[in-house]
Amino acid sequence: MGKPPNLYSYPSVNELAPQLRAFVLSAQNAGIDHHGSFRVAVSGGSLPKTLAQALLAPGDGSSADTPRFDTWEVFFADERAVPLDHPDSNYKLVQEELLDQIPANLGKPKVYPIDIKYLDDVDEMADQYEKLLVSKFAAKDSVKLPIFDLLLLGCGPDGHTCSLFPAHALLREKAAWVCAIEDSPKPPPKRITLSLPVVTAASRIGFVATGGGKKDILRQIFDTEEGRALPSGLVNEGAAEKVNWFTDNAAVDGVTFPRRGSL
Ligand SMILES: O=C(O)[C@H](O)[C@@H](O)[C@H](O)[C@H](O)COP(=O)(O)O
Repeated sequence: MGKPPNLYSYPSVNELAPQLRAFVLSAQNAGIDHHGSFRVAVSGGSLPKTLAQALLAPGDGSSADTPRFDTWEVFFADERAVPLDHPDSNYKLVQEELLDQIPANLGKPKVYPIDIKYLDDVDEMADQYEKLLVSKFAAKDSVKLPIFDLLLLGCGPDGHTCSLFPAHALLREKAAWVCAIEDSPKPPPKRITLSLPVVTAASRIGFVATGGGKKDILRQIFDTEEGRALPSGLVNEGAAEKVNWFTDNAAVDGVTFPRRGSL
């Protein structure tokens, strides 16, 4: 492993949000400079709300601090196999929390939800989402893995991230970019998820984990060997200093891994 991941912590989400904004916008600006767009994949859970708080706040007016949503290509790091207007849909959550709230002058992102034609065949749904990534990132035979400019992830109380769950066979997937899961321990059971190699290949990864409910799992992930083998720990291991954890103090209470207060 290269340098360790970065663990940032702030007194509360209100102090975390501007730092998350700076991190996301620096990834956005790097993507635009590099290939003219910003390719980002997001998870569900509590993340979209914190992201909206970060991005929809008024900035300092500089070009570096301005979301350019017209350049955004939004993918899903994981998604549940449900209709797009279903209460369990990550698309619906991201749409309602963030995308619908974007003022018109900041531009409109391109959004890539799952194809609901395949709700009854989650393997096919994963294959189709992989084909979509192939069409957007380059032919699979010309690149080994798609390289997202940024992945924005959450971490569950068992250490899962995306829909990669502890000790699940999907953690060993090496070839697929997108995998189906039919036995997710967190409901609903049928989902698709980016594979671990795609996650760790991203240019940058941001985890957002807040609240006292995360402190036990963060202590495990950062301070113990067993925790390093959990899915979120494997992302830390595989992507090292590309990984940035945005936490509040309650979530890292008792964690001894060195924390930082600013980017
Ligand atoms: O679809 C999902 O279930 C999510 O993508 C999942 O991976 C989530 O990010 C974590 O469970 C953390 O969720 P919280 O932030 O709500 O704890």
